[in-house]
Amino acid sequence: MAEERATAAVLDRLHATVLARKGADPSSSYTAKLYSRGTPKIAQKLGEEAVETVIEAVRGNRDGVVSESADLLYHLMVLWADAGVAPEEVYAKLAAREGTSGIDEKNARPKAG
Ligand SMILES: N=c1c2ncn([C@@H]3O[C@H](COP(=O)(O)OP(=O)(O)OP(=O)(O)O)[C@@H](O)[C@H]3O)c2ncn1[C@@H]1O[C@H](COP(=O)(O)O)[C@@H](O)[C@H]1O
Repeated sequence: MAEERATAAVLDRLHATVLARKGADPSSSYTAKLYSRGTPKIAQKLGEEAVETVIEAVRGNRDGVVSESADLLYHLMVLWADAGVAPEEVYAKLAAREGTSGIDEKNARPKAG
């Protein structure tokens, strides 16, 4: 059987897996252990993985960027599940921004003061 090509659909499957870990035994599931430690710990882990990704990028370590990005996305999926955010909500935000330049969007923001 041909090996399945990894695509962004893996994120939806990962989200479903981490959702299913709610209420699981923290001694047998890392995800359940994270939930049991609470929202601040989940947020802290996401921040740590973001920093580790940044460090690998600055070092020019391409493999490290790939590996730390996977950790980052996993922890982001856990944070979304903990916050009750469905991936579709984030996808809809991104879709609504398609075709709008980030520079135009920033210039259209109300001016402070
Ligand atoms: N993708 C991942 C994934 N990526 C990273 N990790 C874990 O994230 C942890 C990060 O490592 P760290 O050294 O930063 O963490 P740590 O020192 O153990 O933790 P802290 O004490 O700092 O909190 C490791 O335990 C990794 O194994 C993941 N754990 C789980 N998944 C996915 O989630 C699914 C469910 O996992 P369980 O909930 O463990 O069954 C798995 O089948 C995978 O698909």
